[in-house]
Amino acid sequence: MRQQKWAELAEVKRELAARDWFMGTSGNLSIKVSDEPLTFLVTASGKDKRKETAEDFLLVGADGQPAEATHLKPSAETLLHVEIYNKTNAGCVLHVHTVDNNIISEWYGDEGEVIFTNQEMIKAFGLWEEDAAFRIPIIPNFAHIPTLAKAFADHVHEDRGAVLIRNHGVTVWGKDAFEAKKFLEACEFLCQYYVKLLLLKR
Ligand SMILES: CSCCC(=O)C(=O)COP(=O)(O)O
Ligand SMILES: [Zn+2]
Repeated sequence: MRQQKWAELAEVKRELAARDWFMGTSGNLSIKVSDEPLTFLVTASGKDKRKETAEDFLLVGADGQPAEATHLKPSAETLLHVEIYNKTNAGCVLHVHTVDNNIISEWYGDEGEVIFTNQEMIKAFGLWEEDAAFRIPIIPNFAHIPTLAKAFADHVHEDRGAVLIRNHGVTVWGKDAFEAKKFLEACEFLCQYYVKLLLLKR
């Protein structure tokens, strides 16, 4: 199971790296391995996530600490992943920093949310009605990770979702790696589209 999950997460990491979504060692990814007890594979902290090595991921438990002896450090943002796995049935969490998701988080930051409407791509989130709206909450980029994780947890209620961290990046989650990647790509499409539209409207 663990090897299969490793391969699944490595494949997602490879695809996101091909999109150049891991600039400057940013980003972190995880995939659930077991429910009871909760364990998940998470990216090791501070690595260049474009590289593929045998030390890309480590297994952690429900507290975000390594579940077995290792010299690797879990992602600095593992506590955000912990909130999702502890509160929902999500199976995969993806976090990337892109210029466009940062711009959108800053532009709409004071409103605490960005609402996407009149866009075919919101169907990726299961919203099929003609007047549907897709809302992504935006939280402050608290440097103290437990504080960030607490603010983040206030927006984690469902097995799938997305939260923007202001001038930092986006974290999305889904029932499995396929769904999480679909949501991430749809989020990035919407952010790219809104940035271009805002520029054209000026
Ligand atoms: C220059 S990236 C700053 C830390 C961060 O926001 C991130 O996503 C990567 O941190 P990690 O510990 O997961 O490598
Ligand atoms: Zn980050």
